[in-house]
Amino acid sequence: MQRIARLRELSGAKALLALKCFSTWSVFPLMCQYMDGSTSSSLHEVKLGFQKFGGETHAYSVAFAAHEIDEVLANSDKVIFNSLGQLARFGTAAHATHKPVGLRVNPGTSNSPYLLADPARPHSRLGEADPDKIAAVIDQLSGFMFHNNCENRSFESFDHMLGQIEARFGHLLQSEGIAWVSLGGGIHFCDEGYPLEQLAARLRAFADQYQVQVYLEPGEASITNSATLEVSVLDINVNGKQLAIVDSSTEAHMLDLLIYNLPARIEPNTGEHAYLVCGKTCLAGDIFGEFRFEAPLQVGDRISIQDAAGYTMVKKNWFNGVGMPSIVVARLDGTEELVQSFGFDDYVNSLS
Ligand SMILES: Cc1ncc(COP(=O)(O)O)c(C=O)c1O
Ligand SMILES: NCCCNCC[C@H](N)C(=O)O
Repeated sequence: MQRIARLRELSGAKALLALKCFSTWSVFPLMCQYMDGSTSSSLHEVKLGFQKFGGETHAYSVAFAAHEIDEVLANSDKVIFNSLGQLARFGTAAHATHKPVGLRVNPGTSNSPYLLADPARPHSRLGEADPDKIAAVIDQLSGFMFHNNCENRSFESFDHMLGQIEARFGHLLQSEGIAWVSLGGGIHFCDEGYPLEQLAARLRAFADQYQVQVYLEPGEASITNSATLEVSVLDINVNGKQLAIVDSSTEAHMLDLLIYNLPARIEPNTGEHAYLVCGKTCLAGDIFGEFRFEAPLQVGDRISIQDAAGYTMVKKNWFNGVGMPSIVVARLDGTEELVQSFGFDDYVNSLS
């Protein structure tokens, strides 16, 4: 949070929490002291941001539905449409409510190491790519959103891609009616060693050159290493390797591990005793990863899985009916506060 506040101070950019990454609203009262507001991906997210985070609320969706657009506009300060079709359908309503209207632009370049999360993938549906088509409607717009960074730890890569955006769309950014530009999320400026000052200078120079307010939409960068998934060992077995079954699941509680074929992170991951730490669902591949421990694991042992805030609670599900982890906030004064727990009724009510 302090790094985000510093980036805002140095660059003049505004930082909006990307709710798609993290929506655990019980900690929003802390986060909103360091950020300017939130950005969303749906009617539910925009209402959550408007009601629980406050500040400036941006509404974006790949596609709004006619029955929701009025409520979206009532719960947002800016609305960003994903396509010219959506702009044509709902732009008038937005103007009628005096909401600044933006358009997502697909710059056709991304650093994403995952095709699955690459907004510039072939045949991408994410944003408009043709500068001439955008120019034809620019009088309806006051801003743009470009999201093409994904886990980008390289300032040079960000700088290069921003240069590509300027080369292809700079003439549109200089249009008189364009007052703001969001550069999306995926910039990992909170990682140790990231040249925050260089990023800030680049953002400020961009804002000055085009006379626009710059926005960033940090998801991961807002919550990196800020949460753990606390699990307990239920059973120990062996099948060529030591197996530790825990009271959780990758598919239900850390889905991105399966989606992106990544291991969890357990520290210090040292010692002579190696185990596959496995989930308790029927999915054969429900495995957090292989880790080393200083002592043999026992039933009842507690294991902390690191960096568990991003794209976890927002993606959690009741697969196999596995008990849902409670949400506990470790307050800055050292106390731990149980803010939410889930039981059978939540499971049953999620199904019909
Ligand atoms: C439009 C937009 N903004 C922000 C984000 C947040 O990205 P990250 O969590 O990588 O910072 C995403 C992620 O998909 C996004 O699609
Ligand atoms: N560790 C893999 C996570 C990839 N995150 C992609 C986030 C992006 N904002 C998206 O949702 O596509």
